[in-house]
Amino acid sequence: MDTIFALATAPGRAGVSVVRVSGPRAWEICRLLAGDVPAPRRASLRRLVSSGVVIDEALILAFSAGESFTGEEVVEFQTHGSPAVVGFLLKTLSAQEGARVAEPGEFTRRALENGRLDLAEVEGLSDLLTAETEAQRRQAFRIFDGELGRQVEIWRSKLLRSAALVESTIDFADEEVPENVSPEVESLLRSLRNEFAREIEGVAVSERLRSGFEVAIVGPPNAGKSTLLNRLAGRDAAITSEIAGTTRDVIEVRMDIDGLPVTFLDTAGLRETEDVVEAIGVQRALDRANQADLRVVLGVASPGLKLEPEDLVLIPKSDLLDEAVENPISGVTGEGVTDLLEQISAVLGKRVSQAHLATHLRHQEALQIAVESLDHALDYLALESGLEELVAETIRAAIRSVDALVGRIGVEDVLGEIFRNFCIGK
Ligand SMILES: Nc1nc2c(c(=O)[nH]1)N(C=O)[C@@H](CNc1ccc(C(=O)N[C@@H](CCC(=O)O)C(=O)O)cc1)CN2
Ligand SMILES: Nc1nc2c(ncn2[C@@H]2O[C@H](COP(=O)(O)OP(=O)(O)OP(=O)(O)O)[C@@H](O)[C@H]2O)c(=O)[nH]1
Ligand SMILES: [Mg+2]
Repeated sequence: MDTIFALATAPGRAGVSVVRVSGPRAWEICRLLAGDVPAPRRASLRRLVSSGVVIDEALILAFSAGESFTGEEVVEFQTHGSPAVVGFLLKTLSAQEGARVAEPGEFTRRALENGRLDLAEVEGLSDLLTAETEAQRRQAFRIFDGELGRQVEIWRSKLLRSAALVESTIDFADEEVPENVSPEVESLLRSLRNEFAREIEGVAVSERLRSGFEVAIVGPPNAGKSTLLNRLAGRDAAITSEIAGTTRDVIEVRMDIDGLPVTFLDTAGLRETEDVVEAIGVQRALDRANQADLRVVLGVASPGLKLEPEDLVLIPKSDLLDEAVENPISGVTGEGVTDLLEQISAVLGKRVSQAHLATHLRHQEALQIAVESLDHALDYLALESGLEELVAETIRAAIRSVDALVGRIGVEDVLGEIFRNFCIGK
């Protein structure tokens, strides 16, 4: 087993940089550089020396094998955060026998392999490291904290109990069966099946929370869509002009609305047009708007637009109107903008609150297979006697799918995908 090392903090100038070393030779390497290994978990000041040259005066934090993030011997060098210091230290480390630079996510991979984290926790950690908004952080931390793993234990024991009940009748095949277990098994399986189905429904919004919600600004040409986008962004993200048909491409602006990641889409004004390029823009506008999580319509909706009940319809250029209207918006004066942000936050916030424990497409796929297995098991169960073996076997298939959520099986298939997104040093 190699000893791996990497800069754990962001590269470049910083107050302090952390270089992490993990593996069987981590303490030995610390001894060579610092003279000794400080007491575990006690930050201790040492001089790091490489062939007689002082690298830096650093704080060292040592962890013993079995009591570290990776489960291996770990040493952290907390140095002055200069590229020269870090560069010299990394060069010194690579000269050590059995040591090499860590691959992205490799510390976490070792934590997984040593049973410190389960697969869902690794996914949560990955999300936590990329979280940009508060709602993303909260969802990521729930998963990282092992919530799904704890639920899997409960599901697993209920499935095991169902399988055991069914199997208990098999041995009595030709004799008198002590009691009919079907009703209890049926109710256990049915409630689990429905619970899985609810979890599956929640995955879509969790995926959106990770990638960001799309809110499309749509309406006829000249309605003031680009002006509104610029007002929301606080900068000139899109070209505006009095000429109808100014915007052609979809322009995206990312924002944080009450902790929710939202990408606003400014789109081409919707109308019938002879202009070939503008027509392409209109088609793009319709496609993106129809796929968006929410539509903000300025003025009137056009035929190709698929409106949903929660979409917001606003009266544009409200500053030009003589009398008050409902839902006014003006990108020029800013009227209605605060209300608009509040409404978007309310609609999307409500969806986020419906998210459950399953948060990744991978979870959805595993649960979908579990649901199908349970549906089959329920079918066999309804056919009365003789199919107990089949029922038990199908329940066991469901257990395997549930186990896959936390990586008890099928880990290798998904690891590459997950760790690809990690940065070096994690
Ligand atoms: N300097 C530093 N800060 C860090 C980390 C790190 O590795 N180094 N972390 C890394 O990502 C996070 C903290 N996570 C950690 C998780 C477990 C252990 C650990 O030593 N676990 C032992 C002992 C547990 C205990 O004392 O309660 C264990 O699980 O056996 C350390 C850090 C965030 N901050
Ligand atoms: N008075 C007033 N004028 C506005 C408002 N919003 C936009 N305008 C003006 O209306 C014209 C069109 O604005 P844009 O923001 O480019 O309109 P658009 O909906 O993006 O138009 P297309 O990209 O062609 O579809 C410009 O001259 C803007 O200055 C508003 O709220 N009040
Ligand atoms: Mg425009």
